[in-house]
Amino acid sequence: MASIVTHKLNCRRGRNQILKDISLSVPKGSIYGYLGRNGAGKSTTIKLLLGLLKEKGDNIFIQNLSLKNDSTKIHFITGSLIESPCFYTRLTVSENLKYLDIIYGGGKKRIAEVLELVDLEQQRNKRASALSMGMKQRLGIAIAIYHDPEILILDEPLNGLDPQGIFEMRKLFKNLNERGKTIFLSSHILGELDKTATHIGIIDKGHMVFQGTKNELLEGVRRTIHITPGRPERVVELLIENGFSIAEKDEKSITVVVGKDREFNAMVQVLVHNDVEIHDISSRTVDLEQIFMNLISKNDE
Ligand SMILES: Nc1ncnc2c1ncn2[C@@H]1O[C@H](COP(=O)(O)OP(=O)(O)OP(=O)(O)O)[C@@H](O)[C@H]1O
Repeated sequence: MASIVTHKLNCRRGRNQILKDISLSVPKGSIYGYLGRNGAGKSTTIKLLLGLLKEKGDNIFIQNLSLKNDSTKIHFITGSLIESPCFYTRLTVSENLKYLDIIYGGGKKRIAEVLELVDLEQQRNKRASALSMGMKQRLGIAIAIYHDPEILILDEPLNGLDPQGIFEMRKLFKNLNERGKTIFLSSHILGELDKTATHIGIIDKGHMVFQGTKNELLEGVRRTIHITPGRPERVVELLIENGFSIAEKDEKSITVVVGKDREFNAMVQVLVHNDVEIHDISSRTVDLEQIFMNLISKNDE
Protein backbone atom coordinates (compact mmCIF):
# COMPACT_ATOMS: atom_id res chain seq x y z
CA MET A 1 0.00 0.00 0.00
CA ALA A 2 1.14 3.51 -0.68
CA SER A 3 1.08 6.11 2.09
CA ILE A 4 1.25 9.09 -0.23
CA VAL A 5 -0.11 9.08 -3.77
CA THR A 6 -0.44 11.99 -6.16
CA HIS A 7 -1.96 11.78 -9.63
CA LYS A 8 -0.40 14.15 -12.14
CA LEU A 9 0.16 17.00 -9.77
CA ASN A 10 0.45 20.33 -11.54
CA CYS A 11 1.21 23.75 -10.19
CA ARG A 12 1.42 26.96 -12.10
CA ARG A 13 2.22 30.49 -10.96
CA GLY A 14 1.62 33.02 -13.71
CA ARG A 15 3.49 31.77 -16.75
CA ASN A 16 5.72 29.57 -14.65
CA GLN A 17 4.82 25.87 -14.71
CA ILE A 18 6.38 24.88 -11.38
CA LEU A 19 5.20 21.25 -11.33
CA LYS A 20 4.24 19.16 -14.33
CA ASP A 21 2.38 15.85 -13.89
CA ILE A 22 4.08 14.77 -10.67
CA SER A 23 2.77 11.30 -9.80
CA LEU A 24 4.24 10.22 -6.51
CA SER A 25 3.85 6.82 -4.96
CA VAL A 26 5.40 6.61 -1.51
CA PRO A 27 5.19 3.04 -0.15
CA LYS A 28 4.00 2.56 3.40
CA GLY A 29 6.95 2.01 5.70
CA SER A 30 9.48 3.53 3.33
CA ILE A 31 11.97 6.33 3.77
CA TYR A 32 11.36 8.17 0.53
CA GLY A 33 14.03 10.66 -0.50
CA TYR A 34 12.72 13.39 -2.78
CA LEU A 35 15.70 14.74 -4.61
CA GLY A 36 16.21 17.71 -6.89
CA ARG A 37 18.38 20.71 -7.52
CA ASN A 38 17.55 24.07 -5.96
CA GLY A 39 14.38 25.35 -7.56
CA ALA A 40 13.36 21.92 -8.94
CA GLY A 41 9.97 22.04 -7.22
CA LYS A 42 10.50 20.05 -4.00
CA SER A 43 9.12 22.61 -1.56
CA THR A 44 6.17 23.32 -3.82
CA THR A 45 5.33 19.59 -3.90
CA ILE A 46 5.60 19.39 -0.11
CA LYS A 47 3.42 22.46 0.41
CA LEU A 48 0.81 20.90 -1.87
CA LEU A 49 0.96 17.62 0.07
CA LEU A 50 0.36 19.56 3.27
CA GLY A 51 -2.50 21.55 1.77
CA LEU A 52 -0.66 24.84 2.24
CA LEU A 53 -1.23 26.20 -1.25
CA LYS A 54 -4.41 27.39 -2.89
CA GLU A 55 -4.64 24.28 -5.13
CA LYS A 56 -7.44 22.04 -3.87
CA GLY A 57 -5.51 18.79 -3.58
CA ASP A 58 -8.10 16.70 -5.35
CA ASN A 59 -5.36 14.51 -6.79
CA ILE A 60 -3.49 14.01 -3.51
CA PHE A 61 -4.15 10.96 -1.32
CA ILE A 62 -2.62 10.29 2.06
CA GLN A 63 -3.30 6.77 3.38
CA ASN A 64 -6.13 6.56 0.87
CA LEU A 65 -7.74 9.73 2.22
CA SER A 66 -8.31 12.55 -0.21
CA LEU A 67 -6.66 15.80 0.82
CA LYS A 68 -9.56 17.66 -0.68
CA ASN A 69 -12.23 15.92 1.41
CA ASP A 70 -10.41 14.64 4.48
CA SER A 71 -7.85 17.28 5.32
CA THR A 72 -8.59 17.21 9.07
CA LYS A 73 -8.11 13.45 9.32
CA ILE A 74 -4.95 13.79 7.26
CA HIS A 75 -3.56 16.41 9.66
CA PHE A 76 -3.86 13.90 12.49
CA ILE A 77 -1.93 11.18 10.72
CA THR A 78 0.75 13.50 9.32
CA GLY A 79 3.62 15.32 10.99
CA SER A 80 5.70 17.86 9.12
CA LEU A 81 8.74 20.03 9.30
CA ILE A 82 9.14 22.64 6.63
CA GLU A 83 11.70 25.41 6.44
CA SER A 84 13.08 26.17 9.91
CA PRO A 85 11.53 24.39 12.88
CA CYS A 86 8.75 26.27 14.57
CA PHE A 87 8.80 26.48 18.40
CA TYR A 88 8.84 28.98 21.25
CA THR A 89 12.44 30.09 21.59
CA ARG A 90 12.01 31.48 25.11
CA LEU A 91 10.54 28.27 26.46
CA THR A 92 12.66 25.28 27.39
CA VAL A 93 12.61 22.08 25.38
CA SER A 94 10.18 20.34 27.73
CA GLU A 95 8.01 23.48 28.10
CA ASN A 96 7.58 23.46 24.32
CA LEU A 97 6.36 19.86 24.51
CA LYS A 98 4.14 20.60 27.56
CA TYR A 99 2.52 23.31 25.52
CA LEU A 100 1.78 20.84 22.73
CA ASP A 101 0.49 18.38 25.28
CA ILE A 102 -2.36 20.77 26.06
CA ILE A 103 -3.61 20.11 22.54
CA TYR A 104 -2.76 16.45 22.08
CA GLY A 105 -2.66 14.98 25.60
CA GLY A 106 -0.39 12.12 26.58
CA GLY A 107 1.08 13.83 29.64
CA LYS A 108 4.49 13.36 31.22
CA LYS A 109 4.84 9.87 29.79
CA ARG A 110 4.51 11.05 26.19
CA ILE A 111 6.83 14.02 26.83
CA ALA A 112 9.50 11.67 28.25
CA GLU A 113 9.00 9.22 25.38
CA VAL A 114 9.42 11.87 22.70
CA LEU A 115 12.43 13.44 24.43
CA GLU A 116 14.08 10.04 24.50
CA LEU A 117 13.23 9.36 20.87
CA VAL A 118 14.83 12.57 19.63
CA ASP A 119 17.68 12.31 22.12
CA LEU A 120 17.00 15.61 23.87
CA GLU A 121 16.60 14.33 27.43
CA GLN A 122 19.82 16.03 28.55
CA GLN A 123 18.63 19.33 27.08
CA ARG A 124 15.10 19.18 28.46
CA ASN A 125 15.61 22.24 30.68
CA LYS A 126 17.54 24.26 28.12
CA ARG A 127 15.88 27.19 26.44
CA ALA A 128 15.11 26.38 22.83
CA SER A 129 17.04 29.50 21.72
CA ALA A 130 20.20 28.08 23.32
CA LEU A 131 20.12 24.79 21.40
CA SER A 132 22.58 23.95 18.64
CA MET A 133 21.25 23.83 15.09
CA GLY A 134 21.07 20.01 15.14
CA MET A 135 19.22 20.05 18.47
CA LYS A 136 16.78 22.68 17.18
CA GLN A 137 16.09 20.45 14.21
CA ARG A 138 15.49 17.50 16.55
CA LEU A 139 13.12 19.64 18.63
CA GLY A 140 11.31 20.42 15.37
CA ILE A 141 10.98 16.67 14.77
CA ALA A 142 9.82 16.15 18.37
CA ILE A 143 7.03 18.65 17.73
CA ALA A 144 6.18 17.01 14.41
CA ILE A 145 5.89 13.53 15.94
CA TYR A 146 4.31 14.45 19.26
CA HIS A 147 0.84 13.34 18.16
CA ASP A 148 2.34 10.05 16.91
CA PRO A 149 1.57 10.50 13.20
CA GLU A 150 2.01 7.63 10.76
CA ILE A 151 3.65 9.78 8.12
CA LEU A 152 6.37 12.39 8.42
CA ILE A 153 6.89 14.96 5.68
CA LEU A 154 10.15 16.86 6.02
CA ASP A 155 11.50 19.57 3.74
CA GLU A 156 15.31 19.57 3.65
CA PRO A 157 15.62 18.43 7.28
CA LEU A 158 19.39 18.01 6.98
CA ASN A 159 20.03 21.45 5.56
CA GLY A 160 22.76 23.34 7.37
CA LEU A 161 23.62 20.53 9.78
CA ASP A 162 27.21 19.53 10.48
CA PRO A 163 28.28 15.89 9.93
CA GLN A 164 27.48 14.98 13.55
CA GLY A 165 24.04 16.61 13.24
CA ILE A 166 23.40 14.74 9.99
CA PHE A 167 24.49 11.47 11.61
CA GLU A 168 22.10 11.98 14.53
CA MET A 169 19.19 12.90 12.28
CA ARG A 170 19.78 9.83 10.12
CA LYS A 171 19.78 7.68 13.23
CA LEU A 172 16.51 9.31 14.27
CA PHE A 173 14.91 8.70 10.87
CA LYS A 174 15.91 5.03 10.95
CA ASN A 175 14.61 4.71 14.48
CA LEU A 176 11.27 6.32 13.59
CA ASN A 177 11.05 4.18 10.46
CA GLU A 178 11.64 1.02 12.48
CA ARG A 179 8.69 2.12 14.62
CA GLY A 180 6.54 2.00 11.51
CA LYS A 181 6.62 5.62 10.36
CA THR A 182 6.71 6.39 6.67
CA ILE A 183 9.14 9.26 6.08
CA PHE A 184 9.09 11.53 3.06
CA LEU A 185 12.05 13.89 3.06
CA SER A 186 13.52 16.20 0.48
CA SER A 187 17.09 17.17 -0.23
CA HIS A 188 19.18 18.69 -2.98
CA ILE A 189 22.16 16.52 -2.00
CA LEU A 190 21.98 12.89 -3.00
CA GLY A 191 24.68 11.94 -0.53
CA GLU A 192 22.34 12.99 2.28
CA LEU A 193 19.68 10.53 1.14
CA ASP A 194 21.96 7.79 -0.09
CA LYS A 195 22.47 6.20 3.32
CA THR A 196 18.95 6.68 4.64
CA ALA A 197 16.40 6.36 1.86
CA THR A 198 14.86 3.09 0.76
CA HIS A 199 13.13 4.79 -2.17
CA ILE A 200 14.14 7.74 -4.30
CA GLY A 201 12.14 10.19 -6.37
CA ILE A 202 14.06 12.63 -8.53
CA ILE A 203 12.48 15.85 -9.72
CA ASP A 204 14.01 18.27 -12.17
CA LYS A 205 12.48 21.50 -13.48
CA GLY A 206 9.11 20.37 -12.17
CA HIS A 207 9.25 16.95 -13.91
CA MET A 208 9.71 13.59 -12.25
CA VAL A 209 12.76 12.01 -13.84
CA PHE A 210 13.01 8.89 -11.69
CA GLN A 211 11.00 7.07 -9.07
CA GLY A 212 11.78 3.70 -7.57
CA THR A 213 13.79 1.83 -4.99
CA LYS A 214 17.40 2.74 -4.41
CA ASN A 215 18.37 -0.62 -5.92
CA GLU A 216 16.39 0.15 -9.08
CA LEU A 217 18.27 3.43 -9.33
CA LEU A 218 21.53 1.51 -9.05
CA GLU A 219 20.50 -1.17 -11.54
CA GLY A 220 21.54 0.81 -14.56
CA VAL A 221 24.93 1.49 -13.07
CA ARG A 222 27.93 0.25 -14.97
CA ARG A 223 31.28 -0.67 -13.52
CA THR A 224 34.62 0.17 -15.00
CA ILE A 225 37.12 -2.65 -14.56
CA HIS A 226 40.79 -1.94 -14.93
CA ILE A 227 42.93 -5.04 -15.50
CA THR A 228 46.70 -5.31 -15.65
CA PRO A 229 47.40 -8.81 -17.07
CA GLY A 230 50.66 -10.58 -17.88
CA ARG A 231 49.70 -10.76 -21.58
CA PRO A 232 47.27 -7.95 -22.44
CA GLU A 233 46.84 -9.04 -26.10
CA ARG A 234 45.72 -12.53 -25.04
CA VAL A 235 43.23 -11.10 -22.53
CA VAL A 236 41.78 -8.71 -25.12
CA GLU A 237 41.25 -11.68 -27.47
CA LEU A 238 39.63 -13.78 -24.75
CA LEU A 239 37.30 -11.04 -23.59
CA ILE A 240 36.20 -10.16 -27.13
CA GLU A 241 35.61 -13.87 -27.90
CA ASN A 242 33.37 -14.01 -24.85
CA GLY A 243 31.34 -10.99 -25.81
CA PHE A 244 32.90 -8.28 -23.63
CA SER A 245 33.72 -4.94 -25.14
CA ILE A 246 37.03 -3.28 -24.45
CA ALA A 247 36.71 0.36 -23.54
CA GLU A 248 40.43 1.15 -23.59
CA LYS A 249 43.74 -0.63 -23.82
CA ASP A 250 47.38 0.24 -23.75
CA GLU A 251 50.56 -1.80 -23.60
CA LYS A 252 50.06 -2.85 -20.00
CA SER A 253 46.42 -2.59 -19.13
CA ILE A 254 42.85 -3.02 -20.33
CA THR A 255 39.68 -1.25 -19.32
CA VAL A 256 36.37 -3.08 -19.61
CA VAL A 257 32.94 -1.67 -18.82
CA VAL A 258 30.45 -4.19 -17.42
CA GLY A 259 26.88 -3.95 -16.19
CA LYS A 260 25.51 -5.79 -13.21
CA ASP A 261 27.43 -8.01 -10.78
CA ARG A 262 26.54 -11.05 -12.89
CA GLU A 263 28.44 -9.65 -15.85
CA PHE A 264 31.43 -8.86 -13.68
CA ASN A 265 31.41 -12.42 -12.31
CA ALA A 266 31.20 -13.85 -15.83
CA MET A 267 34.23 -11.81 -16.85
CA VAL A 268 36.24 -13.02 -13.85
CA GLN A 269 35.24 -16.62 -14.66
CA VAL A 270 36.60 -16.22 -18.20
CA LEU A 271 39.92 -14.97 -16.83
CA VAL A 272 40.17 -17.72 -14.20
CA HIS A 273 39.19 -20.60 -16.51
CA ASN A 274 41.74 -19.54 -19.05
CA ASP A 275 44.46 -19.39 -16.45
CA VAL A 276 45.25 -15.78 -17.20
CA GLU A 277 48.04 -14.16 -15.25
CA ILE A 278 46.73 -10.99 -13.57
CA HIS A 279 48.98 -8.46 -11.85
CA ASP A 280 46.22 -6.12 -10.80
CA ILE A 281 42.45 -5.75 -11.15
CA SER A 282 40.37 -2.88 -9.82
CA SER A 283 36.73 -1.94 -10.17
CA ARG A 284 35.13 1.49 -9.99
CA THR A 285 31.39 1.94 -9.74
CA VAL A 286 29.66 5.07 -10.88
CA ASP A 287 28.27 6.55 -7.66
CA LEU A 288 24.72 7.68 -7.04
CA GLU A 289 25.75 11.30 -7.40
CA GLN A 290 26.87 10.57 -10.95
CA ILE A 291 23.56 8.81 -11.74
CA PHE A 292 21.70 11.82 -10.42
CA MET A 293 23.77 14.19 -12.55
CA ASN A 294 23.22 11.97 -15.62
CA LEU A 295 19.46 11.90 -15.09
CA ILE A 296 19.12 15.64 -14.71
CA SER A 297 21.49 16.43 -17.54
CA LYS A 298 19.29 14.26 -19.84
CA ASN A 299 16.43 16.53 -18.81
CA ASP A 300 18.54 19.56 -19.84
CA GLU A 301 18.88 18.29 -23.41
N1 LIG B 1 4.75 31.68 -5.34
C1 LIG B 1 5.54 31.50 -6.39
N2 LIG B 1 5.43 32.29 -7.48
C2 LIG B 1 6.23 32.11 -8.57
N3 LIG B 1 7.21 31.19 -8.63
C3 LIG B 1 7.37 30.40 -7.57
C4 LIG B 1 6.56 30.50 -6.40
N4 LIG B 1 6.99 29.57 -5.52
C5 LIG B 1 8.00 28.91 -6.11
N5 LIG B 1 8.25 29.40 -7.34
C6 LIG B 1 9.28 28.92 -8.28
O1 LIG B 1 9.07 27.55 -8.48
C7 LIG B 1 10.28 26.85 -8.62
C8 LIG B 1 10.34 25.71 -7.64
O2 LIG B 1 10.46 26.24 -6.32
P1 LIG B 1 10.58 25.29 -5.05
O3 LIG B 1 10.77 26.17 -3.86
O4 LIG B 1 9.47 24.34 -5.04
O5 LIG B 1 11.93 24.52 -5.39
P2 LIG B 1 12.83 23.58 -4.47
O6 LIG B 1 13.13 22.36 -5.26
O7 LIG B 1 12.20 23.40 -3.14
O8 LIG B 1 14.16 24.42 -4.35
P3 LIG B 1 15.06 24.76 -3.04
O9 LIG B 1 15.88 23.53 -2.80
O10 LIG B 1 15.87 25.91 -3.56
O11 LIG B 1 14.12 25.12 -1.94
C9 LIG B 1 11.38 27.88 -8.44
O12 LIG B 1 11.80 28.28 -9.72
C10 LIG B 1 10.68 29.02 -7.73
O13 LIG B 1 11.28 30.23 -8.06
